[in-house]
Amino acid sequence: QKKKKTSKKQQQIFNMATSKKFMTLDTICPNVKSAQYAVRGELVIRAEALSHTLQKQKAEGSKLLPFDEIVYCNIGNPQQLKQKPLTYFRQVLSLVECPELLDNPYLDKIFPADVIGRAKQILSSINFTTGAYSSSQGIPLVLKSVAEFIERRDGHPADPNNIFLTDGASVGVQRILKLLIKDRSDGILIPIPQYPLYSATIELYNGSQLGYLLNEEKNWGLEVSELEKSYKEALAKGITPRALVIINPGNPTGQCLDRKNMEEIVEFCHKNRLVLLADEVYQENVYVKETKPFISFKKVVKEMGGDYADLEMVSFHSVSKGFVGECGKRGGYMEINGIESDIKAEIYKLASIGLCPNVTGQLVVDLMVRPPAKGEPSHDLYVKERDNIYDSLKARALLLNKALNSLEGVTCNPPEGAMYAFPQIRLPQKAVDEAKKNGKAPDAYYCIQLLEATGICVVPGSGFGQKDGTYHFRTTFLPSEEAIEGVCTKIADFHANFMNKYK
Ligand SMILES: Cc1ncc(COP(=O)(O)O)c(CN[C@@H]2CONC2=O)c1O
Repeated sequence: QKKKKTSKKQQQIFNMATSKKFMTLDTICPNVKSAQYAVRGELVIRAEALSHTLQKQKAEGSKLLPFDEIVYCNIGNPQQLKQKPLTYFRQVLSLVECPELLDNPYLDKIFPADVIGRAKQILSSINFTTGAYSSSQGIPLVLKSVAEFIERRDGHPADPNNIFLTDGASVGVQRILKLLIKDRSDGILIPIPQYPLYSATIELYNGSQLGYLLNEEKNWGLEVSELEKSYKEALAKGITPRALVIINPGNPTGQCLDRKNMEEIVEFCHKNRLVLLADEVYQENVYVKETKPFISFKKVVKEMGGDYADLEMVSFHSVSKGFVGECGKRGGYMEINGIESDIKAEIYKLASIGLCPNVTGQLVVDLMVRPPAKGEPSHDLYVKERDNIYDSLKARALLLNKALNSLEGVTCNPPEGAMYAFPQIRLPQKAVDEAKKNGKAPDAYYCIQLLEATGICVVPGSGFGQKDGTYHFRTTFLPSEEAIEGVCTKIADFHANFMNKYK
């Protein structure tokens, strides 16, 4: 091993000495190279290459590929798949981005009165321009709106000073992980399967990923015994677990936690002095509200009371999901709880290095947490659009789940929440062998074949982590109602051919 390392080191020195460029794979940060983010990884890169081929074939009138379009089911990006933005949001943003419109004599013929009033209120709170830096923590008006939203949702006080607006939840998550991770001796407990923002960021920051397995046989249930197991394994390796990440509703798995489970998790964090990172970006994407209505971890800790009420935790939310789906606006917030003022000052410093979250994204957060009130002119249209999107997401989730469960060797837990299906595919041994011969994970090999045959881009389960010996893929259920049946048929036809080919 030592001899091997020396020769690798010698090779690196040789490469650096002979390279014409300063930036080489040997000279850049190794954690950048080792970090992986599958949601926009190998499959998407190939899909984009195929998309260029499609454009070429359209221009030449040739037929090079067995499909006419790429269907991006790899990412929870609703408006990429034709979901319309909420009218009220875009009307208010139009006036805020172009205040001169407020002087237009036909203004009240084009915009409802509450839109005009809201735009004026926002403009007066941002010195009449979206082009200036805001405070690093966020626009005070928006911080107040978020605090009031949390109070209404949970029935417990929320302090605007404990809220940080962020360019999407991703930035908040990365900021807190940066705070928690010094080196490989710091571990972060993350679910397996997990959303690879976590695994990639932990790697980027040279921390240690501590996976805890979700139980697929129990509808991706989170068992404290798995948390204990992962926690103890870390200690045995000399790693100090620093935080526990919970994604509720889950991504990619879609499960929703019940209150009892949440209380067990809070007790586990309190007992083991872990910071709880509650990723709740899918809180509006719950399709089992009757049995498992969304409850925030903030609400649970406050109602458990005593020492639990002051549990060190951070909750994350976003404008990218729910029925808003404004991914590109990059809006989100994090609420801190039970965190000392000197640490809060460090979080503020991290925020200030990036100056401020983008102002438009902050305003979309304001619109998300403070929509038109009952009785206002825009209220009825807002409710109609909101409910149509929600009902459609639920219908598509059930339709896709049924289609996947009809496939040979495929099982998929019912979609309780979020925007994804994460079916397990039982691949024939010949397919597994063929994949390994091609240097691919078996589920990645399956997904590549699916893409090449149908143009449908999904993400292999290996990109999210999965129990050894099992194979999955993640697809969104975001193709429009008109398109999703066709997508299901294409997947079914491909799957049947694939299974026959490798029988
Ligand atoms: C669980 C979870 N947390 C945070 C984020 C980040 O959201 P922001 O847009 O607010 O930064 C995502 C995005 N979902 C990714 C993106 O689309 N598909 C996914 O799996 C997510 O799924």
